Amino acid sequence: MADSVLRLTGVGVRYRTPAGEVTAVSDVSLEVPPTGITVLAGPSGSGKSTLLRVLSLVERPTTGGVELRGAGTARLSNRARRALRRREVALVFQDPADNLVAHLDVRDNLRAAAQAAGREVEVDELLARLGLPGTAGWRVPSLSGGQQQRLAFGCALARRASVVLADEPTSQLDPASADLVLETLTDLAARGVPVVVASHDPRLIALAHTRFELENGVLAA
Ligand SMILES: Nc1ncnc2c1ncn2[C@@H]1O[C@H](COP(=O)(O)OP(=O)(O)OP(=O)(O)O)[C@@H](O)[C@H]1O
Repeated sequence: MADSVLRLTGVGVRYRTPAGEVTAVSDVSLEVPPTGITVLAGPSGSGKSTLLRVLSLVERPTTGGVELRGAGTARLSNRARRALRRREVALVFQDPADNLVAHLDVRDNLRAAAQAAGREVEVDELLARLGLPGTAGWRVPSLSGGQQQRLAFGCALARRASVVLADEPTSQLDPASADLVLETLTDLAARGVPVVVASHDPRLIALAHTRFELENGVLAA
């Protein structure tokens, strides 16, 4: 097994805007270990979401490299990169509505996620594991925000992604719903699925096995 599931080397991200060039992230090198919860922390605007998009292969960095399980990704075509991302990487967004298909029931959300990665899923077993037993036939809007986020992580499990990344997964939830998500993250990590989370939620940061602090787009020492 590679020493890290994801490795960034000298990553920089710059955006051209009408007001000029913006440097979102600058010269970041880090390794995400193959187990445990890794947190990207830092104040608003420090580059957490940008770095998460780079780590999840959604966005190519302007400079530097990204390795997934020891293999470089810079030379991949867009198509090969998309295929790799679909197979290996799961990204959970902060708004539950962005993670699930609202008109499908819980079972079909899990099945669709699994199928997209060429996998099969034992729906009832997975739902029991997620603390959502008996909800297979429910439509997504019948679930609470926390349950929807749990299901989103369940979709990541259904795909058997090599790494699960999440952007502020508790920020739109009430405390009780956020608790459900924290439990799910702990469970994923306990089962050996590496999780990377961008967050400034202190309760989530307290769960980190590995923590990187960003400040103005650079890693704090
Ligand atoms: N697509 C873009 N175009 C232009 N500037 C961008 C873009 N994405 C991010 N930025 C800028 O890059 C910097 C880092 O943004 P980013 O969203 O990564 O920070 P963040 O730490 O996730 O913030 P928050 O916690 O508020 O989500 C900010 O100055 C932001 O305005």
